[in-house]
Amino acid sequence: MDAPTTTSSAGNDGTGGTGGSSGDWGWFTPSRKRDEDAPQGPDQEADRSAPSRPVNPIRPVGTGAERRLPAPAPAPARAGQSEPPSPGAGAPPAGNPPAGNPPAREGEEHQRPTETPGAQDVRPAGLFSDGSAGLFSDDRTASLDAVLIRRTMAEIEPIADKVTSYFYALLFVQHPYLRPLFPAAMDSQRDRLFRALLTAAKLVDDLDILTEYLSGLGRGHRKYGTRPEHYPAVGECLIGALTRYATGTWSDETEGAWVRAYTTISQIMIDAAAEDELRAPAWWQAEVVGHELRTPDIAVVTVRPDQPYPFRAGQYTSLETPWWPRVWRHYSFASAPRADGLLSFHVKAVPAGWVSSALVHRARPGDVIRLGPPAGKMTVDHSTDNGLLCLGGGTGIAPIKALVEDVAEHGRNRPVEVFYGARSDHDLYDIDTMLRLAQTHHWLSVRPVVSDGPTNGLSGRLPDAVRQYGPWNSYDAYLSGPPGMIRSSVDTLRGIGIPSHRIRHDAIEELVTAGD
Ligand SMILES: NC(=O)C1=CN([C@@H]2O[C@H](COP(=O)(O)OP(=O)(O)OC[C@H]3O[C@@H](n4cnc5c(N)ncnc54)[C@H](O)[C@@H]3O)[C@@H](O)[C@H]2O)C=CC1
Repeated sequence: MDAPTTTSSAGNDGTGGTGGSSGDWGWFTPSRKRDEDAPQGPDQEADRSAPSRPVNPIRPVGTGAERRLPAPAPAPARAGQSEPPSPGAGAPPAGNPPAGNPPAREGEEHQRPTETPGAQDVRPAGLFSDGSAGLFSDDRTASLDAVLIRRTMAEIEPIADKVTSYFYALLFVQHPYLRPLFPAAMDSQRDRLFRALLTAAKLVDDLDILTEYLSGLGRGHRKYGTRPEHYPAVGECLIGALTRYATGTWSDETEGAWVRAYTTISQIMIDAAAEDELRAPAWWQAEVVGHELRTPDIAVVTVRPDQPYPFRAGQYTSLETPWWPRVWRHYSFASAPRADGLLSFHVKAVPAGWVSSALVHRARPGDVIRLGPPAGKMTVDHSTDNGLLCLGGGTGIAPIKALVEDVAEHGRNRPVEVFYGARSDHDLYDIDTMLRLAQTHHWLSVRPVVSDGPTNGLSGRLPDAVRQYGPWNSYDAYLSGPPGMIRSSVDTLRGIGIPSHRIRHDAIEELVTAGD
């Protein structure tokens, strides 16, 4: 089992930390060498030309207070000039650990949105729902570090696969003890790393949001057994991979920017994990107590955690089954917190989805799974009486149902309008529950919307159906479902006048954020 992280911050282990935020190049010496001392390992071609990098690790330093100073916009350093690392921002390390011995190809579970979207989608929920924050759109006002980091990202984006493969080759050759923390099949892990980099690159100048994002990431990493001393190794290899592949934009200045960024990132994650350790377990064990097959591919799975599991309706968690150790997937809670402490999830088995298939076709009462911490911000704002316009597509109805229960428990009569979309009537696996809720609560209406077949409900796609009703200007919108549905719904809702800050949904990209 993964061990919890220690509470100590890196940098105080006597191996070069300066004890302050200034740091110095003594523990991270830039090197211009490119092709010497290549490591041996899985990527032999890559390894032959691996850059010769000192093994001095990046050491996160400084205090939380120091890091909350505004992100620096350092004057450009001349080539070869040393520059002390200082807070900036950037790229989190890899996260998802290890599968036991999964099938050759890692399929997407699709239990949470996972398509590769535009940069605006790689975000913590709700942060950029106005869609304005294209990755490089704010370069005019960005700090120099941010500009340098984004240039690197732009350069490597088309070759992200190569860069991440190389990064992991370096990591596992130079630090083989880290290999067991990662899945046996690394396909989706590579994507995760790059998505995390993109996210951090975009957030470089927004320290508050970056801190929130990375804190979640740090807390989520506890369940993997990530420890403070692992971060420098990851940072070294990340810089090594960038050095090799971002040749068009790489310079001492760029390297300085990345070192500062990574130093900040790792420290935020380490601190968040340490704080979290004081109040929550790294993971929960939960026994399956209910397993109801609603369609041949969709199951409602109910579990009993081994200790209290605090969360809010609308949030999600990461989940690991005993059949694929260290392969974690996200699922939303399908109910608001219950008095009996039970949690339920709606799981659709997707092709090549190891976890989803195991949960649907294999899990039975008595099986024990693991849960990570709750995450996500698609929660009800109880400080307003605005109505809730809820769009749930497919198993995306799960958190919508939780939101409805949450409103019911708060006892305030707010209108809640649910549009429940599916491909066919048959796929509306939870319609009975939703209609029962609507019968119980006069403030709730539920409309089934079927896109691909005959129906007694509404026909067409969810956003089009919503457009036929309204007006929605006094409503807050909550969206949950496949990525395409979220994107087109956001467009539609903005088009009909719901301001971006009142449209909530989970990150379209699976958030490495949540620690996965
Ligand atoms: N299980 C869970 O806890 C949660 C799952 N999700 C996500 O919900 C999705 C559910 O997948 P399925 O049940 O297979 O849904 P699906 O693919 O059958 O689609 C559900 C609905 O979304 C509509 N839709 C799909 N693409 C659309 C587009 N581009 N524009 C407009 N409408 C579109 C469909 O017409 C249908 O009404 C997955 O992506 C999953 O990641 C999201 C939140 C929670």
